[in-house]
Amino acid sequence: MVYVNSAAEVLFGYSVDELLGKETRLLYADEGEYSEQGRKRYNAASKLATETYRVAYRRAGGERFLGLTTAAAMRAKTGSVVGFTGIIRPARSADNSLETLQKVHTITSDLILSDSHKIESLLRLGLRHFGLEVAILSRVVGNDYIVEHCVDCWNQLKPGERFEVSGTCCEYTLDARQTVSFCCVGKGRMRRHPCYQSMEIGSYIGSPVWVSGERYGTLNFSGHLPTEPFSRDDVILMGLLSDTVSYFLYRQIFEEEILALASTDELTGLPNRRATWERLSDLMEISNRSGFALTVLSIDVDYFKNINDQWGHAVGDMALGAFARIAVGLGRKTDFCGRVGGEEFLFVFPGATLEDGWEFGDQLRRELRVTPVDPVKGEPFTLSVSVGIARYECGESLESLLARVDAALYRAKQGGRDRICQ
Ligand SMILES: Nc1nc2c(ncn2[C@@H]2O[C@H](COP(=O)(O)OP(=O)(O)OP(=O)(O)O)[C@@H](O)[C@H]2O)c(=O)[nH]1
Repeated sequence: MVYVNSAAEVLFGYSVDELLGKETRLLYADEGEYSEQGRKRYNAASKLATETYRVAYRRAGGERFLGLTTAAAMRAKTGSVVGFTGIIRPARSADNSLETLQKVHTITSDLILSDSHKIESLLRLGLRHFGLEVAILSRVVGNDYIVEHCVDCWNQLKPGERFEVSGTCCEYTLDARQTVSFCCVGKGRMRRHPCYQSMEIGSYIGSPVWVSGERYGTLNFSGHLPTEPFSRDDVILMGLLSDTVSYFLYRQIFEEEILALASTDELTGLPNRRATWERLSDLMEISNRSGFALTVLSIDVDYFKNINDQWGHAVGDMALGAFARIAVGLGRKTDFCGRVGGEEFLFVFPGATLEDGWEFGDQLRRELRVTPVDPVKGEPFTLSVSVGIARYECGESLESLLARVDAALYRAKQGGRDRICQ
């Protein structure tokens, strides 16, 4: 280095005298990057020197920071390269914000990425933009701070981890109800705050995340070391990132609710016919691959029309709800039951043989006999069921399995009801 200005002293933390006469290697965060830049740009043969590019530099104290460098070759009158000039700015400058903004647009308008991947990409983008080390989308419930998404340069944080929110920068952000930033926590008003003293956070920028008008958590970026001051652009960008993430969270929650509604039977809370068949198809595929047994029971409440006729539709509904609770209560966690018709249910038993299914059917019939439904205005009555049972045969289609189990149910009905047939 043959010339440096006073701004370089501020940016790198060296005095002019400490820099003059030294190799620029001193300024780079990574030795490899120094060699690479020398090979690519800083040699007489390179045409790349006159360009703006980003690279990680290191200050006298050891902190890394991203610099936006605009370089040019200096030539003698003869045209030969005699040196290079480089103007280095902290990377978070106005043109950098514009570049980040364009990337936000690219991510949000991607038609293939899932919302969850978009959130992850926004976290990575923010991390790069702010030049920090850890990006977190947190959910805050009471005093619990739950890491939902994170990108951690040090690989120490994982989604699902929990902390107490009190004493964190995020608590501060939530209380402020707006974007807050600390570029040098140890020197500012935050130096006595526990997030500096116990978590050793040196720089931080974060915003509260609101979903459907309710506080959800925070989106935040932090690092152990101090950083350049955050600009107005940074604060605006931070707000934009948290609003964008809020929107994806809202969409995710909304879609999950719609999906749950579309696949659940309202009366019993069980999966409806479509969801039941989908789940059964998935299990059939797994059974094809792994060879585990799969037994299916088609269960139909007997003379259900009489219940409606005698007690009214509301009591009929109550009886269906009671049946669902009893049946689900008897099954294992891995079994599942769906309502596939008015008073028709399909039970699926992964890993169960025909005998296991038969045993379950008997147990269910016994349980129904001793668990009366109370119509409130009248004598309690009990339910009986007819059951068709079939074991899935490897490679069989869904239609064929359903036809076999329905035929078995038909035989049970024809045989006088309140029985199991296969
Ligand atoms: N309360 C109530 N009734 C329903 C619902 N869905 C279907 N049903 C009634 O269930 C009855 C079924 O009657 P059927 O198909 O004749 O069968 P069943 O009376 O049970 O006779 P078997 O099945 O032959 O033993 C009909 O009266 C339907 O109106 C429902 O969600 N709630």
